[in-house]
Amino acid sequence: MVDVIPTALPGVLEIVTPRFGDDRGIFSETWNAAAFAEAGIDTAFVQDNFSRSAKGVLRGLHYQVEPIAQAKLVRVGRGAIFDVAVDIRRSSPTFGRWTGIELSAARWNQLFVPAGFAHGFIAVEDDTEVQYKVSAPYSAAHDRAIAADDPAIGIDWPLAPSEWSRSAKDVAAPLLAQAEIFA
Ligand SMILES: Cc1cn([C@H]2C[C@H](O)[C@@H](COP(=O)(O)OP(=O)(O)O[C@H]3O[C@@H](C)C(=O)[C@@H](O)[C@H]3O)O2)c(=O)[nH]c1=O
Repeated sequence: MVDVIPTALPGVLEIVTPRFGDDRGIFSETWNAAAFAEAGIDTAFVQDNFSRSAKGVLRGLHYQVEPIAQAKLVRVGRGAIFDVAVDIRRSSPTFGRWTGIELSAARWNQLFVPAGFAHGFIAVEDDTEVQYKVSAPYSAAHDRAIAADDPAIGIDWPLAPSEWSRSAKDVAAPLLAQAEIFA
């Protein structure tokens, strides 16, 4: 059975799927539509993404605006990340709040990030491989970023900014207060 662990933000869920080990290695259903629906994640995913990052690479905070907003289901196949979701729905009681957990191959956990949240992660090991499903296709025209170091959000990243490596787009990202977000 899929194990669902609530986080500090309602709607953002940590998931652990059963893992079967034998003398060959391990097996696990990392996504099963019926089992996840039973666990409360009734999302139609349309695209699978993969990224590899060196330690200190910080990607985010990212989201797509309506009508192509994305829910995401994030897991790590190798290495480890600190994975973060920020509620960017203005009318939400948890607007502007963040939650973060370590996702790793060793822990075998995943993070479900609903639409309406910005998402980002930092790799805390070299050669970290992240795989994630998204519920709407990529659209460069709807893709947005918010500064990972916005003091109004105050994310407690596990590595210091001097150790971060970010894309030019992420370094130039606006603060939450200036960003185009969700109602
Ligand atoms: C996200 C994405 C990027 N691309 C292209 C655009 C660009 O040339 C190249 C790298 O894109 P980015 O710099 O946006 O990649 P990256 O910084 O890894 O972006 C990702 O960050 C994490 C935190 C998320 O939550 C994802 O949704 C996504 O925004 O890949 C696609 O073709 N499809 C996609 O779905």
